[in-house]
Amino acid sequence: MVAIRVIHDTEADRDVPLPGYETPGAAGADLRANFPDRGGIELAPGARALVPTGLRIEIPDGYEVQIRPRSGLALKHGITLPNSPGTIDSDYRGPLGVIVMNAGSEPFRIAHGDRIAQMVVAPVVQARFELAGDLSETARGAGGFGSTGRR
Ligand SMILES: O=c1ccn([C@H]2C[C@H](O)[C@@H](COP(=O)(O)OP(=O)(O)OP(=O)(O)O)O2)c(=O)[nH]1
Repeated sequence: MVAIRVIHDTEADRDVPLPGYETPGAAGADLRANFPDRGGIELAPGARALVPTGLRIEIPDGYEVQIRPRSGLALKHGITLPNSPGTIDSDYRGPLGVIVMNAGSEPFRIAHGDRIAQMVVAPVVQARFELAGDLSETARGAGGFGSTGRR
């Protein structure tokens, strides 16, 4: 368990619950829409929008937050996140937004306070990228992008 410090945006509705886990074993904490005007939006089929959460967070060093779609919204309404998983860097202090897209065939309304996505906290490993003369040989070699299905 890690602690993530959270503050509200100036115009955010503080009555909207903070992200929370719905069950003891949940990996994702549900994130809610928090529109400054307490209204909502209607997302036309194929449209995208940045939905505010009203939150800014401080992720501990060595961790990231991934913003992922909710499967129920995806299955029932085609609501997805085009940048899924959205990456929240540990040094980001700006407003947390969720980029939603309506991949369904009907308009979809997102109301103030709706649970629109989920956030997963994950450890991060940073690499040092070293320019090398060559790479080690393997059985796969350069095969990829479905190469094993063609054998
Ligand atoms: O779904 C998202 C994705 C990103 N962010 C915020 C947090 C993240 O730390 C920052 C930058 O995201 P990312 O690195 O994906 O964006 P970029 O397009 O590479 O922009 P930048 O040049 O600002 O890094 O934007 C969100 O609030 N929601």
